[in-house]
Amino acid sequence: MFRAQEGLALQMERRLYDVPSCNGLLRGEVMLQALPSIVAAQVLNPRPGTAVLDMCAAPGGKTTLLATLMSDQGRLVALDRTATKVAEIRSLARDLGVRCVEAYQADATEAVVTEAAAAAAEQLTEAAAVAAVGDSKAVARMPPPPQATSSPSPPRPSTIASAAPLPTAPSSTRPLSVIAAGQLLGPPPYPAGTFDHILLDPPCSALGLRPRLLHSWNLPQLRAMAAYQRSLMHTAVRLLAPGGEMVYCTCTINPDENEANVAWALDRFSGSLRLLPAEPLVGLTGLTGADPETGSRWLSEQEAAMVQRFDPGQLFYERRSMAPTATIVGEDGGKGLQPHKDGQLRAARDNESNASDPAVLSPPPLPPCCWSLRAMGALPLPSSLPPSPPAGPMPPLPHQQVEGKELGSLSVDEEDSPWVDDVMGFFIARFQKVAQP
Ligand SMILES: C[S@@+](CC[C@H](N)C(=O)[O-])C[C@H]1O[C@@H](n2cnc3c(N)ncnc32)[C@H](O)[C@@H]1O
Repeated sequence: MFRAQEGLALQMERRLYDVPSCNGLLRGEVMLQALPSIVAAQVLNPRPGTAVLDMCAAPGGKTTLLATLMSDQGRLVALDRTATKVAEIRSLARDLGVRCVEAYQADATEAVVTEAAAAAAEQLTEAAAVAAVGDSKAVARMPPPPQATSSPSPPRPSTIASAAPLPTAPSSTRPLSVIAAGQLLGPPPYPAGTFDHILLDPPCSALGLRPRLLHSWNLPQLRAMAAYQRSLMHTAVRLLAPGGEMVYCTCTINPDENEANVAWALDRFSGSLRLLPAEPLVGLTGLTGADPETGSRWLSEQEAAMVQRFDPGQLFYERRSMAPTATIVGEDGGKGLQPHKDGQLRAARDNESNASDPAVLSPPPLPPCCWSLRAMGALPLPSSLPPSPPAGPMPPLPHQQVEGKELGSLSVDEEDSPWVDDVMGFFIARFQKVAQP
């Protein structure tokens, strides 16, 4: 895969799940998305009326789903460092009719007010207060505020471990923000502890996207990417309110960028950050143990059970004992359309009790491959679902040796190989910033 000159290649000829391409046909009505992306937004599940940050947001697929889950109430700041991509977020939000999104071009690693700038702002406020009561001598006694109007560059990943400790959390869990309609949070930087929910979906090596026959990255580049993600995590933790929650996700299967980074965050912010189950748990458990080369730890059994890993080589529901199904998130803030016994998706209404309907309750409705802002009526579910894969290790795939340096292809019959699935590699972890007693 990495700079390979020869090898075997697989060509996917058929998919287990065929999601039709909308090709813009229902733009503004339906948003097609890979299932793990939808799960990631549902794991964060931001409450309506809260302050939410999507740190690396373009093109805005998860941003707009988050806005839907918030019932378009509160503020959702969407940052991306590329101006053209920010325009894409705005355009998508406009098309889907969500109004709570504020999209800004910014380097998310610099999105938090630095301590020096915060101190300067505090002194200026104090000076204004004193001036207001007319004590000009007191104002004159105050030291000049430090020059810190622009945010300095963030510490490079290698220096992060020695960065200043997190601000002390208040004595009780901070109540979630209540953002008034029309109130803007404005562009960054923001004071530490501004956001109730943060999605960190950083750039990654994208080794979970397929098919990809060749990959131009090398190992040092993969390691550098993981370090870059840690610098974003560092900012995210500072911006998170005590008691607030953060979801970290990637579309790669590289443990350096996934399990190792989660372990790093738990160790680096020990006592301030804890792992929560990334529910709804749809994917596989995370990797335990340690990197055989660097020795850096991955996850304990307990931690691994709380994260979810989607792997192109395994059916995602293998370990969770769940059959795949579909739900469409609707404008009711997440209840949306749910599968019914007759194989149709129907809008779930508040006054409709599904308690007696085992098709809805068991298995619990899983996030879908597309979602809609508006109820769309009934959609057919796939007529038959693939059988559960056999337990135990994955059996060897039938293969054909490819001669010489030419990459060949091999078609895989889905009947014989039920483990071949179309789910891309993905990873999701959910953290909470601990509110200190
Ligand atoms: C994995 S993509 C995000 C996908 C997006 N969350 C979605 O679901 O549509 C990562 C994005 O991070 C942006 N990015 C990279 N470094 C950044 C930084 N320092 N600050 C803000 N955005 C950044 C990239 O431009 C890219 O659009």
